[in-house]
Amino acid sequence: MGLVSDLATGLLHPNWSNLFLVAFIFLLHKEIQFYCKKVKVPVVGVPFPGYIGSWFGAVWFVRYGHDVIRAAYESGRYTVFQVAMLERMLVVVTTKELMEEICYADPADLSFYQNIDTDFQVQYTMSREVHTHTWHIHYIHDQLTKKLNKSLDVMKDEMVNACALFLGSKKGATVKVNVTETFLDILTRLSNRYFVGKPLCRNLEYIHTAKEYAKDVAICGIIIRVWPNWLKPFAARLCSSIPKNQKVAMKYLAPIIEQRRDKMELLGKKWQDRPDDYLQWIMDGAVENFGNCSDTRDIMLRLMFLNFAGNHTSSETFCMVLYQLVNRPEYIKSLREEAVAMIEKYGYTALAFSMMSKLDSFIRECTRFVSLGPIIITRTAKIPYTLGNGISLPVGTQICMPHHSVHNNPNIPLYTDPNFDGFRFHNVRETMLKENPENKQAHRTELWTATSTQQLFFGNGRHPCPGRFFASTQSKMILTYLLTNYEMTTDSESKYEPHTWQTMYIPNVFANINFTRLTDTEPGVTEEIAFDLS
Ligand code: HEM
Repeated sequence: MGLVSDLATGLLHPNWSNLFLVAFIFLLHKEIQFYCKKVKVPVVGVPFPGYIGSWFGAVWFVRYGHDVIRAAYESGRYTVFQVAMLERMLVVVTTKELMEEICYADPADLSFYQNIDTDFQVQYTMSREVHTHTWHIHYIHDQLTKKLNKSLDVMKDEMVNACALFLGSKKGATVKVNVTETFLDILTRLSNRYFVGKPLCRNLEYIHTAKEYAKDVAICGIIIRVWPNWLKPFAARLCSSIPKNQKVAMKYLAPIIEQRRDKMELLGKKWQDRPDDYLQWIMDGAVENFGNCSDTRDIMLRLMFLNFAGNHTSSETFCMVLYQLVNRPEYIKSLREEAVAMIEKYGYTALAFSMMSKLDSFIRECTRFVSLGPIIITRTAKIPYTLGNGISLPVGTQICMPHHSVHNNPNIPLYTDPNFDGFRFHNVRETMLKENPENKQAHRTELWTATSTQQLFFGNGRHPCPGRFFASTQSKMILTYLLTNYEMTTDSESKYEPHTWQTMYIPNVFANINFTRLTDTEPGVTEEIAFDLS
């Protein structure tokens, strides 16, 4: 008990001796962890074997993780290898067969949710309940995706407003913007127009919270997970930003949830003009599944979970594409012509965006060429698990696939020449159509939202991203709008290379792009944005 309270004191009131004790326990815990979960496959990227070598390797991996994984994959020497990270070993498989096996493994054996729990420590960050009973995810497939076409007018309205506000509304005027900040704002607003509607999607404090939530969960996950289980409740107390965000979210969402609940109780199914947004779908879902939606906090947490899953992934992907676009201006003319032609033919509809083959190809190529990190589809072994090639994984082993290396493997026919080719996937479709113009399947071949063992960007197997159709339509819609209403050019002082950190690539957060408005603003928008942030 004395030791526990010493450690608690060490965490909450740091002084040198307490910090030393905490660091000692931490290292001891790591030592035990490293050796308890030994997987008998080669460790790459370490100067020498054993615990100390792994620590050197782990420090190296922080900066050069991508190169370590790529070199091991390209050497062709390993079907399975492992790398040392600061707080764990990570097993990587390289063959198609093993990737298939992991993608489709029984979740009771190799678990996606256990892995989310390990990485984000959900019990201390997002709530155990939201993570254990994931019924809210059904409404992404069932409503968000299915209603995409119907709701495009709403998305367009929000986009036009947000672009005028952030990128300039005056014809001929040039605005230099920080790309990651601006597009995180724009995309969070757009998504929240679908999640909770207007006016909350334009409320500065709410949007700030929705943006920060994912970042805070990720950071707190790292802070908490490095400690032994019995110390985690104390470590979680260092993460005050999450309860603070949840309190702000509650401040705005609770009155809306309560108001809607009253109406649901009063009118039931007769409530004709009920809102058509994600908040309402999960409130209706709670009634359908459990007979009521009386747990306001639970509804709020499920909505914030969606913000966690969708905002940063979408905006980072979007920024990555935008950086490629302004650095490869030779693509702009073709993409603009295609956008104009499709909008003229089909209007701002899901059909128009699905027919923008060049744009889809360009986006997919950016995500292939740059990507958001060297690995994807990480699973945690819940039981001692033996892979198809006989390698045993002890409980708790984290195993994943080298997504960026696969997407750049010249032995895969689609990637024979891995250099950037924005119309790589468009050309595949064109070739199919040349062979048979009636081939309707050609339009659906090798799309960005496809999932397979050679297209892993949105996952594959049992847990492909359910928000990918939403993300794809949203990205294409904004890109189309930018291409047809703005000239986009690089900023001479900006660098566009991503930041790399362990297994993450983050689009450069300091880079700017110049946006020059080419067209007159849509009627009414200027007046509306004058009041937008009030
Ligand atoms: C370009 C943007 C996005 C990217 C790159 C992305 C990527 C991914 C990936 C790779 C996975 C699967 C992970 C795995 O199998 O290990 C995933 C899962 C998930 N994504 Fe996305 N995502 C994006 C946008 C969104 C959006 C907009 C939403 C919500 C509207 C969303 C909701 C989810 C959810 C709920 C899961 C978990 C699925 C499950 O529990 O089976 N994502 N995402």
